[in-house]
Amino acid sequence: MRARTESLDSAAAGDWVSREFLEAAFAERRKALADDPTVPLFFGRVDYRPDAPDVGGESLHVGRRHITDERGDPMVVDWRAPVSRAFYRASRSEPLGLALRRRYGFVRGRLTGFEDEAFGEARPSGAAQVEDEYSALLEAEIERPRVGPMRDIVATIQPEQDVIVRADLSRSVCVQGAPGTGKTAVGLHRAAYLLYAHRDQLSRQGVLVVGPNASFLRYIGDVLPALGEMAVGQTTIEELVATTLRHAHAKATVRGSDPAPVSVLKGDARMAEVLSRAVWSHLVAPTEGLVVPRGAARWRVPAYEVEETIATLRSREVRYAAARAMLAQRLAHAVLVKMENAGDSPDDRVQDAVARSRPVKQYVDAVWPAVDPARVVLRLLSDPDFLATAADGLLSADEQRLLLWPKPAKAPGSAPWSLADAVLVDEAHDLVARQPSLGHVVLDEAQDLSAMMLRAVGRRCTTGSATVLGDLAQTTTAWGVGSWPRALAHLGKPDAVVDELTRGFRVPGEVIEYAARLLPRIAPELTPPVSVRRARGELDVVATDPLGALPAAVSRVLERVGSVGLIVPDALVADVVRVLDGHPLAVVGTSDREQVEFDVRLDVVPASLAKGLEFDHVVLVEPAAIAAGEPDEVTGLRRLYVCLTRAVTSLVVLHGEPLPAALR
Ligand SMILES: Nc1ncnc2c1ncn2[C@@H]1O[C@H](COP(=O)(O)OP(=O)(O)OP(=O)(O)O)[C@@H](O)[C@H]1O
Repeated sequence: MRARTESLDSAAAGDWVSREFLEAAFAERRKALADDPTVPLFFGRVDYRPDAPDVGGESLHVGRRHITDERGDPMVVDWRAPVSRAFYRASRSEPLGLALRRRYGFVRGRLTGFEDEAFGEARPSGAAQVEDEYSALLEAEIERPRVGPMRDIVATIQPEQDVIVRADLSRSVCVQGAPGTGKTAVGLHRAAYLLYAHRDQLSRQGVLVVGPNASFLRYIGDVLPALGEMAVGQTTIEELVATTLRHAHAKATVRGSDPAPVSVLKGDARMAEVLSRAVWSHLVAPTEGLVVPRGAARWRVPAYEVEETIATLRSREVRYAAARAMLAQRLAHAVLVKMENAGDSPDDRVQDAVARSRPVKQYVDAVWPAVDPARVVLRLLSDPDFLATAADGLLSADEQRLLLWPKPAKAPGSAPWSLADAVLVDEAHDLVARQPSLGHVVLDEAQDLSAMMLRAVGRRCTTGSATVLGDLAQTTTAWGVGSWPRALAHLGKPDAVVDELTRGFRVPGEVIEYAARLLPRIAPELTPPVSVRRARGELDVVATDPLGALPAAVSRVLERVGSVGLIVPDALVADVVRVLDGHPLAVVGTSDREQVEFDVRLDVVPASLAKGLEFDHVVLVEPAAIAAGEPDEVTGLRRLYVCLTRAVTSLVVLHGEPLPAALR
C-alpha cells in the first residue's frame, strides 16, 4: 500500500490548484500509512464457520486499520468493521459464526506468541456450560506495567465494553463505572468507532471529547491519534465556556472563583430561567407606531400591529438575535403591503431596502435592542434590582444576595468572571444566538458537572448524540447533580440508557477492597467494583511521620518497574517537593506549562488533580488531610476514594494523623 501511494502522480491534474490538492492528499495518505515498528499490523484473527452467512469459511486478520493486497482484497480488516465484531463478542454460548478466535501477542512489534480458542457447535440452551475464556495474552495486557500516557485497548476490548463502543450513533449512552473499569478507554474507542462507521457525517459535524483538566487531556491525548483519528477535538468544560467569554469580549477571562455555596447556586438549573427572563426583559412594548418616509409618502405601521408581530416572534421560540433580524423584515413587509394597498408595485428589493433603512433600524433598536450576553450576566451579578426582577419567584432574597458580586463590575473586560459565571454567559449566549451542534460528544467525569454545565455540553450536541461517562462515587464538586437520570435530563438526553461497568482493569483486589470500604459513606447505592487482575496487588498502610518517611518510601518504589505517583494533599505539595530534594520529579499541574511529564518516573500529584490518572505504584500521603481539603466530609472521602484507586500494582499509605474512620 505504501508503494502504491508512493507511485501516485499528481502530474495528471489539469491545473495547479488540483495538483496542490492532490499532493496534499498524497502526503496525508503517506503519513497515515507510515510504519510504526512498535505497533503490529494485526492482533487477532477470526475464522468463520463454512455456514456463517456472508463470510462463511473466511479467515480474517483483525488490526488497527484495514490493509489490502495488490488486487485490493482485504488482508487485515479494521477492528471497527462489522466482520470484526465477533472477535470481541463471540463466546462459547454465542459463537456468532466463529469456528476459531486467535489472539496474537506482540512485544515492541515482535510476535511473541498466539492463542487459539475453538468454538464447537453451539450447545443447546439449558445445557450446563462453563464459561472459561481465560486468556494469558489478555491477562498480560491487563497486567503490563504502565509507562507513559494512556494506550489504546483495541486488542483486548471486553464484550461488555464493546457493546458500549459499538452502540448506534443515534443513541446516547451513559456509563456509570467504578474506578478503572475502562470508562475513559471506552469513550475514546467509541469516538474512533463512530468516526469509522459514519465518516462522512461526523467529519462534517465534528466529534468532541470533554475531559476534566489539561493534565488528563494530555494523559489521554495519544489514544485517538494512535487509532488513526486525528480530527477529534479534546477539551475541558473550562475551555469551552472561556472561549465563549473571550469571543464575547476579547479581554474577558476566567480569573475569579466563588465560594462553594455560590458555585452551587450558579450551577443550579433555575439559573437558566433567570437568564432567559433577563435576556428577554430587553424587549420594550411599542408605544408609538413605525413611520417610514419614502419619497413624498409616509408609511405607518401602528403600534398594535408591531405588538402582534413581536408576540408571534416570541411564541416561535426563535433565538433573541435571529428574531430581532426577523422583526426588521416583518416590519418592512408590513410597509410593503401598505404600499401595494395604496396602488404601488414594490418588488422584493424594496423590502430589503426598507428593512435596512434608518427609521426601521432605529425603531427595532428601540423595541428589540441588541443584547450582549456577557453584559446581561454582568448586570445580573451587579445590579440587585435587575436580578430581583429576573429571579422573582425563582430565587429567594437570600439566594439573590448570594449571587451578587461583592463589588459591582463595570465592564466585561475587567469583571472577575469565575468558571460558573462563564457557564452563565455561555447559556446567555445561546439564548441570543443558537450554539451550533456537533455530531457527537464524549463527556468524561460527568459526575462533576453542575446542571448548568451539563446544559452547556448538551447544547453542543442538540442534534447529535452523547456518550456520558462517570462515577457518582468520585463526585468531588459541590455542584454535581448526584444522579444519572437528572444529569441526562439537564444534558437534554433523557432517553439515554444507563449502563453499569463493575469489572475493574486497573486496581488490584487488595487495593480496591480497601478503597471500597468508603463506598457505604460516599455512594451506598452503587455496586462495589471487583478487580479482574490476577495479582491481588500490595497494600501497605503505615503509621509514621509521613514527610520523614517519604524519601525512603519513594526510593523503595523507584527500584521497581513502572510509573510512580506520589499523591499528596494539595497543601503539602511544596513540603513534599522540599523533602524529596534531589529526586528527579515532575509536579502535575493544570497549566499548559507544567503538565504531567511522562518521561520522569516520579510524578507528584496534588490530590485535586489525581482524577483519571493511573500509576503502577502509588505512595499516598496523609489521607486525613486529603479528605480535610474538601468543604464537607462526604466530598472529602470521595476525593480520597479517587486517590486510593489510582494504583495498578501497589499502594503505600503514609499517615501521621488518624485514618478516616471507615479505613481504620
Ligand atoms: N479491555 C481492556 N483491556 C486492557 N486494559 C484495559 C481494558 N479496559 C480498561 N483497561 C485499562 O484499565 C485502565 C483503566 O481504564 P480507564 O482509565 O479507562 O478507567 P476509568 O473507568 O475511566 O477509570 P477512572 O474512573 O478511575 O478514571 C487503563 O489503563 C485501561 O487501559
